[in-house]
Parts: sequence; structure tokens; C-alpha cells
Amino acid sequence: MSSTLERRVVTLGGARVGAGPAVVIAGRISLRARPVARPHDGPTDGWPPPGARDGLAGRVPLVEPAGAGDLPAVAARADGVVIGASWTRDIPLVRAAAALGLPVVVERRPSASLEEWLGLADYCAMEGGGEVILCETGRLDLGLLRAAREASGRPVVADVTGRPGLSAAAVAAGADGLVLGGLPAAPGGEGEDAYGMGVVDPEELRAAREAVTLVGALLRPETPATLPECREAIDRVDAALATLLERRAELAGVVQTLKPVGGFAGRDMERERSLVARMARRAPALGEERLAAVMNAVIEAGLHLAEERRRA
Ligand SMILES: O=C(O)C(=O)C[C@]1(C(=O)O)C=C[C@@H](O)C=C1
Repeated sequence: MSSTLERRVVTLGGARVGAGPAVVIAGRISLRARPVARPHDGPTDGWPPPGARDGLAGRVPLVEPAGAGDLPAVAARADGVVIGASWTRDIPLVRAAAALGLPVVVERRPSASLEEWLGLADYCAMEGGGEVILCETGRLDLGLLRAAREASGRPVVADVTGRPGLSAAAVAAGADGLVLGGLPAAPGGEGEDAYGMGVVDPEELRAAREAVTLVGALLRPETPATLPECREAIDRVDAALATLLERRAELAGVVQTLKPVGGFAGRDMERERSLVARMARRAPALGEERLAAVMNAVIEAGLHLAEERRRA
């Protein structure tokens, strides 16, 4: 983020995108891939009816219209309207979609330059209510995503549908959110693809949540202002700590099998002092003395685990 540029925040279905933690936007459908309407669905605009069996309360986070005729339904049923990568040059539709007054998610046309992408975002902001999110999609140029975030001050998200392995990289590159294609899954349920639109993939959802939690905790600057926000930020840090502590315990366990004398009997206090000193350089506020107490507990937990496993 540029120091001179004011960062804009867009509220999408209750989530603040652009400041605070990166968010997972679990649900993006395209009415260009309109499913076949079923007779028992009753009068339909091509959408799942509200309160359908898949648990949808009738709303989808992001919807890409196929044409101007879809816009009233999009306004009624979506948290944000998507300007799809394949029709960013259909200016009449772009204009009408932006004018809905919903947050507008502007995808980058494949091979579009940064200037073209940001220009379209500015145009949508002018035509609409000003709430614009940039969305990198397709092959995901994460360098461009980062540049767009810095140059525009607008929130930038990455559509990681079908690429769960890029979730962590996208958050590391600065993405303010990860978009997952499909209908939102029923709360607590695995989701049912009753309408041929596809449901958010549970594995992709898991990968995206892991990325915003773990990579977010490590790399995303945050300045939470309220008690719940602070606690949520602490929960993310604790999740990262737990992941690292588990990994550390496994490694320390291997060390015990490699040393001539392992376990508590082979404790090496010089090594412990030096690792604490190195850590204190990264955690100067905590300092060596406090870190030594923390690391003593961590190391002893690892040694107990290793001895337990050796006896088993
Ligand atoms: O490095 C070692 O020798 C270890 O056994 C690992 C470890 C650690 O957990 O980091 C554990 C006990 C030693 O006193 C020092 C370090």
C-alpha cells in the first residue's frame, strides 16, 4: 500500500474488504452459465429460488449477469455485481451493472494492462456508488494484483476457483479477499448442486480459509480497533502459532533420534540460549528473558512428546 494513498474499504454482504483481515468470498455464479429451469422451481429467472433445498437464503455473494435483463434479479439477490473478464468491453452492460448501486467487482480481462483494468474500475466507481473491488482471475498474475492494489488504493481480490494451491500465494501477494466460484454451500451442510450451477468446493473453501488465517497472521498488517476485532486477530495469530508449534515439535522429535543422547538427558542449554537470542532479534519488545521462559516451555513440551512416543 502506498503511504500517500488512502485505502478504500468496500462492504460486501457485511464483510469489510480492503482493510483488516483478508476475507473469503464463498460464492460467485455466472448467469452466463444459466442452468436449465426446472418446472417445479416455479417462475424462475434462472436462479435457485429463495430458501431452496441447498440452504440458500436466496442471496449469493457475487453474481455475473448475462445481460441487462438479469440486472433487477442481481440487484435483489446479490451482494455484489461482477463485471466478468469476458465482457469488460461491453460498455453499455458495464455501465448498467455499475449503476445498480451494488458493490462492483471488476475482473481483469485476460491480457488487459494495469491501466485498462484500473481505468475500468474508475469508470464503474463514477457510474455507480463508488464501491469498487478489483478481481484478478484466470491465470492469476499476482504481481499485477499487488501493483493494482498499490496503485489504486482499491481492495483487490483473487478468484482462486480451481486453484486452491494459489490461495496462500494470493494472500501473501496482498489480496484483500479470495473468491470461490459456485453457489454458497448450505450452512453446516455439504451443499447440494440442485441447479447445475455448482457449489463452492469444500476443499477450496478450506484452503482459502487456511490461507487468510495463517498467511494473514504472518504477513498482513492489521490495526484492529474493537475488542472482537482484536480477539479475531489474536485467534489468527494463535492458529499460526499452533501450526508452527506442532511442526516444531515434530522436528525436535526427529532431533532426539539423531543425537547420541536424546530427550531430557541430552538437553543442550547452549543451543537453547542461542536460539532464544536469535528469536529476540525478531521479537525485541518481548526480549530474551521473556522469550526464554516461553521457549523453555515449548522445548520441554517437545521433549515430553518425544519421550512419550519413544516409550509407546
Ligand atoms: O537441538 C537439539 O539438540 C534439540 O534437542 C532440540 C531442542 C529444541 O527443541 O530446539 C531440544 C532440546 C535441547 O536442549 C535443545 C534444542
